[in-house]
Amino acid sequence: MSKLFMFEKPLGMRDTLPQLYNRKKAVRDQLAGEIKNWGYQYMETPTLEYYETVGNASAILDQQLFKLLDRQGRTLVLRPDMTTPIARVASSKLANDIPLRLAYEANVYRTQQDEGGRPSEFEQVGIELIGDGTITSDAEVISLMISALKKAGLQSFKVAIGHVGYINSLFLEIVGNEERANILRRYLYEKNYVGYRNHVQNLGLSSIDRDRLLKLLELRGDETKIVDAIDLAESEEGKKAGRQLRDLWKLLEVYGVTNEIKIDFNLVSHMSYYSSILFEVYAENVGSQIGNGGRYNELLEKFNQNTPATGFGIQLNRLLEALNAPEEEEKIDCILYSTERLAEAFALAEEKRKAQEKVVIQNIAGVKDVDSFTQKFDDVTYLIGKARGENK
Ligand SMILES: N[C@@H](Cc1c[nH]c[nH+]1)C(=O)O
Repeated sequence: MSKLFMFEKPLGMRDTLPQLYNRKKAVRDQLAGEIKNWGYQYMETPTLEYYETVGNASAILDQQLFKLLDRQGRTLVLRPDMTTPIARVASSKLANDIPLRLAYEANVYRTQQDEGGRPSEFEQVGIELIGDGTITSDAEVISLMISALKKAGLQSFKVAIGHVGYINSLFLEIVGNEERANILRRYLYEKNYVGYRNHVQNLGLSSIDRDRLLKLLELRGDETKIVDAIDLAESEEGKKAGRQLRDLWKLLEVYGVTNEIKIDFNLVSHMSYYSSILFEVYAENVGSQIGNGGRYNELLEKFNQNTPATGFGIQLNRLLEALNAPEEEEKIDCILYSTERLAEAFALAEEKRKAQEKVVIQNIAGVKDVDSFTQKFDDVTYLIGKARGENK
C-alpha cells in the first residue's frame, strides 16, 4: 500500500465546513419542526451496535458494514441505518408504549467500494411508526415525509410508491424460483429496463408469460396503473398488493398529497426488510433518491416482537443538493483591539452578545494580515492604541 498523503480521509468520509454546516442545520431544523408537529418524538441510539444483533438484523449487505472489536473480543458495527436500532429499542424498553411515533437525526455508516462520490457516513432524518399495521399508517408516514420536505423548501419532487409483494408474487408465479426472480429484481433495482427486457426475451417463456413480465414495465405512472396491476396479477397475493395501493391512494387523496405521488410497481429496494408498501423520493435535479422508506413488518420479529412498522429516512446531504440554496453567510462582527484596550473590547462584546449579536474579539497582535482578516466580518470596530483622552 502506498503511503497516505497527510490530508487524506478514509473513503467516503466528508468534512462539513462552517457554511455547509449552517445550511444543514437550518434544513434539519425545518424538517424537525414538521416532524414534531405531527407528534413524533426524537430519540438517539448508540453509534456502535453488536454485529450479532443489530448488524445481522439490518438489511444492509454484510460487506457494507464497518466492523470493529471491543475489548471483550465481540464484533461491533457502526450502525448502517437507524431503523434496526430503533426496532431493538421498540422491542425492549418501549415495547409497552406501542403504537410508537419516533424520530431521529443521526449519521449512519456504509462502506463504499470506491470513491464514486458516495459517502460512507451520512446523516439521515427519519421517523418510524411502530405497532400500527393499518394502511392509514403507511399514508401518514408518506404524507408526513411530503409535508416535511415541503417545509424544508423542496418544490419539485416525486414519491414513487411500489409494493414488494406484488413483484415477488408475479415473478415467482412466472419464473418459478427465487434465484431466477432475483435476476429480474436486480435489473429493476438498477433501473436497467433495457436489460430487463432483453433478459425476459431470452428466458424461453410462453408468449403469455413473457408479455406479462414485459407489461410489468408499464406499471409506472398515475393511479390508473393500479387497476392495470390488479388485472395483470393472477395470484391472490398480487391482487391483494394492488388493492393495498388502491386503498393507500385514496388515503393520500384525503391528505391532499397525490400531486407528488407516482405509482411504480417496478420499485425494488436494496433494503431487504421491506415487506409490502415501499417508496422512494426523487427531486428533479438530483440523480439519486433523496429519501426512502416503507413497511417492515418482519424486522421486529428478529427482536422477538411480532409488531408491524413503517417509516422513512431522508438523506440530508442529498436533500441539500436538491434544494440548491446558496450558502448562507453568517453575520459576525469583529472588535479588533490592541492589548491595552482589552477591557474596553470585552465590555463592548458583552453588550453586543446581550443583544444576540455574534461578535469575535481579536487582539491585533495575533493577526498577520489585517486586511484579509477583517474582510470576513460584517462589521469591524477598531479599538487600537490609547483610548481617546488618555494621551492628553
Ligand atoms: N432505514 C431505511 C429508511 C427507512 C426508515 N424507515 C423505514 N425505512 C434506509 O436507511 O434506507
